[in-house]
Amino acid sequence: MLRWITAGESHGPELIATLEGLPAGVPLTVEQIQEDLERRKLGAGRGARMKFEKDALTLSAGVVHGVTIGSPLAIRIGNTEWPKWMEVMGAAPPEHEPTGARAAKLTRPRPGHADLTGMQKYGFAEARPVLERASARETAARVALGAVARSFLSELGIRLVSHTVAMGGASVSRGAAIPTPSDVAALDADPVRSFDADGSAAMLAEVEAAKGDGDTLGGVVEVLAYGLPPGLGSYVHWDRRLDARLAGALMSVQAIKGVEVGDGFETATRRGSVAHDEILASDSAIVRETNRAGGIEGGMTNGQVVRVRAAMKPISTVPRSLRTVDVATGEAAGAHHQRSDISAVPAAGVVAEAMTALVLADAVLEKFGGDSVTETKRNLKAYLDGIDEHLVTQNVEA
Ligand SMILES: Cc1cc2nc3c(=O)[nH]c(=O)nc-3n(C[C@H](O)[C@H](O)[C@H](O)COP(=O)(O)O)c2cc1C
Ligand SMILES: C=C(O[C@@H]1CC(C(=O)O)=C[C@@H](OP(=O)(O)O)[C@H]1O)C(=O)O
Repeated sequence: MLRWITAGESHGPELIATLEGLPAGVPLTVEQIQEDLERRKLGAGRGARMKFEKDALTLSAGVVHGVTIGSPLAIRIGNTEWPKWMEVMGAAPPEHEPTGARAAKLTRPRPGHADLTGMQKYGFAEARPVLERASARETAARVALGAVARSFLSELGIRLVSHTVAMGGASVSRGAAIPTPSDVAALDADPVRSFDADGSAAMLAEVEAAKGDGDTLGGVVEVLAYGLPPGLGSYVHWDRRLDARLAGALMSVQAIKGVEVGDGFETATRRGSVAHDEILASDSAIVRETNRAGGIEGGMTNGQVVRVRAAMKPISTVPRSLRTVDVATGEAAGAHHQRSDISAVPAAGVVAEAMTALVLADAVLEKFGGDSVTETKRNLKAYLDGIDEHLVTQNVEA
């Protein structure tokens, strides 16, 4: 079983992530994690902070000579902007000359953010202590953990890729090819992390239009996982269903408001005769011609590509200020806005990929166990070798 936890405020000194339960022998370097952290900053619509803040990474426990040793992992991501925020965060040293910078109380809660209910719930008179933890800065810690999970999964031939499929009213063209993990570099080079040139241009235009209007934008991202064995997750109990676990993990990402497995909501509009993936005989193994189910049936992987989508709402810090109440006076006011992303959909894809990797790594360890990667591999092979010859399905690999 994998357990992970993150800590840290958006404008605090650092984020901390820990991961327990990973076998020994997983290759892991700072560079590997840093690469994923950089990908999370990319994409049209991101705000100014992404340009000047660096993710200062330290791998401080669980790894020796570039491989995991089976002990808990500890990852630290320093916020390089911390010196500028010490005063606002009430942590400036005594000799510090107060500047009053950005110290105004945040009493005009943003509709759509955690501000108002966070103040009610935790008993704060302003939104600062709420937004510090509600902020998606925290997703940097999740992506670092996801990089670890991805490294473990790739040792078993399981590889992931994510891309943007819609932003605002624009989306990838119908019938556009789905990317494989070998397309990651091309995706990262695209301003919206799309694989489809026409779709990408249309989505980029939506971002530019929203920016020009002082508005913000949501969208949809898709994660694909290749090379999974059949049988991860289970139908025997609600909390062991893999689709439920993936949906929960994706829904936990800030601003995600909908999750789809396979063709999801579209499947609900189809008749049964064209909604499923028929099971066909071939010379070597059982095959499928379609993957409408998104690689999961009965809460278990079925050996096809796992395909999940997450819908992100538009950023709630809208430049042209939504109506709110100044809770210091009770008067009508415009919601506070200093700076913000216009859209973070491409980044959300990288976060969704990290969450998917963590859930899949957990499901792999639940089924195959192993204190070392060698042992996990041996158990996986024995399981696959033990499947009756008439039940063997053709696994889809990247
Ligand atoms: C990568 C990423 C970046 C985000 N950037 C912003 C932002 O700049 N401004 C903002 O108001 N919300 C941003 N959000 C969304 C808020 O964090 C989120 O709406 C807020 O925490 C309230 O949670 P909820 O939308 O899930 O209800 C971002 C989300 C993600 C995943
Ligand atoms: C810092 C990150 O995202 C932040 C997420 C966020 C929010 O409200 O969620 C608000 C913005 O922060 P600020 O208000 O300081 O400009 C984003 O920049 C990040 O992704 O690393």
